[in-house]
Amino acid sequence: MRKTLNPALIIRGLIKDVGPVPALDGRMKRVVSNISLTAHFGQVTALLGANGAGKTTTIECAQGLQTRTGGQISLLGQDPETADAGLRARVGVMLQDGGLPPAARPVALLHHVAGLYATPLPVDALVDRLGISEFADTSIRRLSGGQKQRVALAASLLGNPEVLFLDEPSAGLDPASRIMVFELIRELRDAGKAIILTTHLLDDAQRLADYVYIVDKGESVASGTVQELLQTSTESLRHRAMTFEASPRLDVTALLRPQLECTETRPGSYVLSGQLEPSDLARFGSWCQRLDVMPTSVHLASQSLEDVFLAISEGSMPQAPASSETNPQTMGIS
Ligand SMILES: Nc1ncnc2c1ncn2[C@@H]1O[C@H](COP(=O)(O)OP(=O)(O)OP(=O)(O)O)[C@@H](O)[C@H]1O
Repeated sequence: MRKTLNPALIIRGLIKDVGPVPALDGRMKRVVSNISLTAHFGQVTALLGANGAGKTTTIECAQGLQTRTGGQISLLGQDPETADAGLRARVGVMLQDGGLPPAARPVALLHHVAGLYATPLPVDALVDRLGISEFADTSIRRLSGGQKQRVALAASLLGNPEVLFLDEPSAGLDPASRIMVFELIRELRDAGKAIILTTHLLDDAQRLADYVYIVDKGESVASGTVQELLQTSTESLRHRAMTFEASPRLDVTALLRPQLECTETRPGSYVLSGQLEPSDLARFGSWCQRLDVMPTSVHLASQSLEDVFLAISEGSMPQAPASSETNPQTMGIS
C-alpha cells in the first residue's frame, strides 16, 4: 500500500507527440500515450521500462523541459510548464547525457553550480562522498561515463532539492560506484526527499524502489511495490523452474507429471519446469534416493521482477494500473 498524503509529483494521462517525423511522412509521433503516476516524499519511485518506452520523455515533461501534448502534471503543487524559477531551485535533475560542459573541470564546475544557490550543500563533502577528488582536475570530456555520472549526480544535489529526478542513475557505473550511489540515494530517500528515477534494469528497481511503475510503449501498464508486483497472481507467473546438476543421461520419467517437463540442457544439467508443487520436491528426493543420485547442485528459481516485466511486455499478464492512480479527481489536480 502507498501513502496517500503529500505527493511531490502527480502525473495524470500524460500524452506527448514529437516530430514532425520524416519516417512518418512528416507526421507527429505519439511517444507517450497514457502515463499516470504519483511520487511521494520519502520514497524512491521508479519508472521501469525497455529502451524507448517513454521514461525520459515522461520525466522531462514532469520537469517542464518538454512541453506536453495532453494530460496534467503537478510538481510540488505547480504546473512545471508555467511555474516560476522558484520551483527549479527546489528540484534536482540528473539527465541521461549528463548535460555537463565538456571543457569544465569537475570540482570547479561544482563550485560554480553551488554559487547559483542561496544555501548550497558543501561541495567538498559531495566530492568526497562520490569519490570525485581522484579526477578533480580532469576535464569533463576526458572522464569515463561512470565518472561523468557521479559529477552529474553531485551537481543535481548541490541545491539540496526536495525532489530529485535521476535518469538511469546507474548507467556506466562500476559495481563499487553503483553501491556508493545506491547508498546515497537511499540516504536521500530516508531524509524525506522524493526521488523519481528511470531505469531499464530490473535489478535497480528491485534494489532501490519503494514503488514501481512499469512503462510499456508509452503507457504505464502496472504499478505497485516490488512485493506487490511479485505477488501478482497469474498462471504464467506461478511458473517455476528447478535446475539440478547430476550425472548425465539419467532417466527422469519418474519426475514428470502432466504440465511438468524435464530437459537435459547440457550433459548432467537438468531443468524441471512447470507448476512446481511441494510434492514435486518430495518426488525429486525419492527419485534421487532410488537412483542413488547425489546432485552436485539444486536451484529453485523464484519469481523475479523480470518475470513480471516480461509477462506484461509479452501480454500474458493483465495490465493492472492501481485504480486510485487512474482517476484525476481523486488526486486533486486542479
Ligand atoms: N524528438 C523526437 N523525435 C522522434 N522520436 C522521438 C523524439 N523524442 C523521443 N522519441 C522517441 O520516443 C520514444 C521514447 O523515448 P524515451 O527517450 O522517452 O524512451 P526511454 O524509455 O527513456 O528509453 P531509454 O531507456 O532508451 O532511455 C523512443 O522511441 C524515441 O526514439
